[in-house]
Amino acid sequence: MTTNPTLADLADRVTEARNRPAYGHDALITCDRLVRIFSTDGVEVQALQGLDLLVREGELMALVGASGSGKSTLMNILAGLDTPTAGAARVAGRDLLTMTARDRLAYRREVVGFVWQQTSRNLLPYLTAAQNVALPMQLSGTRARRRARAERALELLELLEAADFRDRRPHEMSGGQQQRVAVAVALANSPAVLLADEPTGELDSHTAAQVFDAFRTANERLGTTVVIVTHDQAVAGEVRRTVAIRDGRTSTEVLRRSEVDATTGHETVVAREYAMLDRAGRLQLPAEYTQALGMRDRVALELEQDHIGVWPDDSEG
Ligand SMILES: Nc1ncnc2c1ncn2[C@@H]1O[C@H](COP(=O)(O)OP(=O)(O)OP(=O)(O)O)[C@@H](O)[C@H]1O
Repeated sequence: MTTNPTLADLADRVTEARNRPAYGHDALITCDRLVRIFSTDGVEVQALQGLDLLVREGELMALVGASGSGKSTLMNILAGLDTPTAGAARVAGRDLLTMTARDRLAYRREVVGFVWQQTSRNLLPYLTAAQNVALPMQLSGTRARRRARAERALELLELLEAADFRDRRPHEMSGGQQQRVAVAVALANSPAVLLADEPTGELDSHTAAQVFDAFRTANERLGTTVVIVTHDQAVAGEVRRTVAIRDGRTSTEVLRRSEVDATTGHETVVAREYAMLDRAGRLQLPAEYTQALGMRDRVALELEQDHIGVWPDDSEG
C-alpha cells in the first residue's frame, strides 16, 4: 500500500539523495556519460556516446572492441591529450574537463604514463634505453640529482628485465625489448595509471607475452593501475577484467576468477560475461543474442522473482 509522503519524508529523501556517494566516488578512473564528437568538413562523428567506466585503484584491466568503436578516443582523453565534448572524466582526483593547460602538462608528466603501439612513438631514437627512462624524471623538474635519476632508471629496467640493453639505442633493440623499455619510461615518474594502446600489436605472440609480463610486474610489484587496449586475445584472457566497447559505449564485461577444486586442489580460471546496465537502466544486448531471436526495435519484458525475461516483440503476431 502506498501512502502520500509527508513533508518530512520528502526532506529526508532529498537529504538521502544528497548524501548518497557520487558515481565513481571511490574509483581511480571515472568516466561518466562521456561524449566525444569530432566534426570534420561538416560531418559529425560521435566517437564516444555516453560511455561509463569505473576502474579501481590497483586493477589490471583490458579494453577491447571492434575497429572504430572508440577505444583510442577514450585512451587519448585519459592520457590528457584530448578533451571530451561532454560528460565527466576523473583520474586520480583530476577533472579532465576543467584542467588548465598547465595542469594538463603536469598530469601527463606525473599522473599517467602511456605506451603506444608504434615502438618509435615511445622512445627517443638518439638516447639509450637508460637515458630514455631518465628523461621524464628530468622533465618533471623533480629535484632528484642526475645520479639518483640514473639509479632509478636502472632499477626500473632491472625490474622489467630490460637492464641488459640499458646502453642500447632503440634501433639496436628488438620490438619487444623497445616496448619493455617503453614501460620503464612510462613508469619513471611513478604514475598512478599506466595506459597502453595496443602495446603488443606489432609483436609475435612469444614477444607479446614478455611485454605483457612487464605490465603485470608494474601492476603487482609497484601497485600501478594498468589499462590496456588490445586486440590480442592472449592479453585479454590474462587479465581479471575485460571491458568491451561498442559504438562508443561500454557494452559487456568479462570477469575471471580462479577456482580451486576442493578434492583435487586443481586451479582453474572461470570467466563470466556481464552486460553493463547504466544508471538510466539502459542495457545493451549482445548483437549475436538479438540476431539469433530476430529482436529489433521493441522487445517484451517480464519481471520474474530473480530475473527479467526478454522476448521478441509478438504484438503483431
Ligand atoms: N581526430 C578525429 N577526427 C575525426 N574522426 C575521428 C577522429 N578520431 C577518431 N575519429 C572517429 O571516431 C571513431 C572512433 O575512433 P577510434 O580511433 O577511437 O576507434 P578505435 O576503437 O580505437 O579503432 P581502432 O581499433 O581501429 O584503433 C571512428 O569512427 C573514427 O573514424
